[in-house]
Amino acid sequence: MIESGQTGSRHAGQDPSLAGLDTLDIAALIYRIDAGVPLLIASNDSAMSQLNLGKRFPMADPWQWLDAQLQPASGVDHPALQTGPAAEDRQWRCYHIRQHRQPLRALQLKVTPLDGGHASEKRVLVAISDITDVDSVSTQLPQSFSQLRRLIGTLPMGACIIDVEGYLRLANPAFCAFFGYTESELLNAHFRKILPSAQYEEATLRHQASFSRGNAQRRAVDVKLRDGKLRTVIVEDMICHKDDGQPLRVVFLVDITERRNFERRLEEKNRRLEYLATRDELTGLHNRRFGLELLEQSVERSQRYGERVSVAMLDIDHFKTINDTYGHAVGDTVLQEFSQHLDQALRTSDTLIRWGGEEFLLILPGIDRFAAQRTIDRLLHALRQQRLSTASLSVSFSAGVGEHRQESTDQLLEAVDSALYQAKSAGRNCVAIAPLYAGAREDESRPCSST
Ligand SMILES: Nc1nc2c(ncn2[C@@H]2O[C@H](COP(=O)(O)OP(=O)(O)OP(=O)(O)O)[C@@H](O)[C@H]2O)c(=O)[nH]1
Repeated sequence: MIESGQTGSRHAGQDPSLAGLDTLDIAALIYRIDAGVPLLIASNDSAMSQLNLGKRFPMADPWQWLDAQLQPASGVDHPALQTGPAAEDRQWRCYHIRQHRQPLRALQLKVTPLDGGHASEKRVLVAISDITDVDSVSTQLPQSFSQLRRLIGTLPMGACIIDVEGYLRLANPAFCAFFGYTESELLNAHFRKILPSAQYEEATLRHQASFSRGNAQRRAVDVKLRDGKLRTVIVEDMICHKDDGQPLRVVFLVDITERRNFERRLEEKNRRLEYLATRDELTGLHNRRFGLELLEQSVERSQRYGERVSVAMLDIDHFKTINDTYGHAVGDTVLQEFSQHLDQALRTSDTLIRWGGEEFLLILPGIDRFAAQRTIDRLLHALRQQRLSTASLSVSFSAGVGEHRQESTDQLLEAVDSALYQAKSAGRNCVAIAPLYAGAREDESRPCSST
């Protein structure tokens, strides 16, 4: 099937999503979707050698895509655009490519959206399985049934023949070896023998439909080996006729389990990377890196639309004593429960960010610094009613709050930090307001409000 080129290197931006695909012999491409137009931005070695790709990315496809029925698949029908939340959008699909001076090739594709990129930059990974061999076998099957039996017997890929009632009338050596049965154990057995029970009904309906439809069908199916293990195969089937006119179904299999598992791991890894890129692992709140982006967006909105935005830095009081007295694990639980209580008490438009250690940044859009101070006082008061962790601890925090005017985020954070320092110096368990950036009259720093 797929011929791998030289392995090891990756191309075009060294995209980590391609790592490992060469060793699994999976050809893969990455497209970036720019305003609905797919642009090829990376490829692994296998895809480069199979598809005769140059090394200059980004590039438009140097070939023509055709769908399973050999109709042009360009524009909105381009395979890289066929992604969606529905399960069938993540299935392997059949396409063909026409390349300059090359024979038509049949490919099985699976398109997986890649997360973690910039929001405006949608990227998809297209895993490719070359099924030209299967295609050429199934389209050039001999007319005579005895010739067909002989041909199937010599094929290196798993193949079998099933009658209308669903009984196996032939299983070639590759098919028997794959499922772990001897030929005699499979001959005259019903095809249910090689399926997990959950698939019986659907497989029976498909089996019946394949005789009435008569066209070749290709899809990914879970099958069950003799030892009970499940594998995923791509099934291609077609109807032929015995010399007496009796219809039979010829089925070819390609095992894609490793590829599918790899893709699942890749999807999981992408989800995890996306989570880690924006979230703090301990508390589940937004992390500092992402929080800074959110702060910059809020500040930008405030500048552009004149929206008020207040910002507060909260720091748990005497947290070191909690760690020292009850241990780090209790300290961690306090941080988690503290985050939950505060997050639940805030409006959905407010954002709580774990800034680091026992420090939290709070973005409060739409309110001035005095309203922000009242909000934080309310949080402090509510927190006092809580007992945190198994040690049933009462915890307070100090906070510095500021309101954005024309200053940069760094200047705003600096001002809020100084106010926090002031609140700590004033005895903790209180909120101090930072002076406004540009000299308004109310600029004076206010004394600490205490709950
Ligand atoms: N358990 C736990 N402790 C942490 C974590 N991150 C930071 N810390 C601890 O938080 C403590 C912060 O101590 P300090 O900066 O002295 O502050 P504090 O004891 O709260 O004193 P004040 O802020 O002045 O009230 C240090 O002991 C850190 O080790 C964490 O993720 N988990």
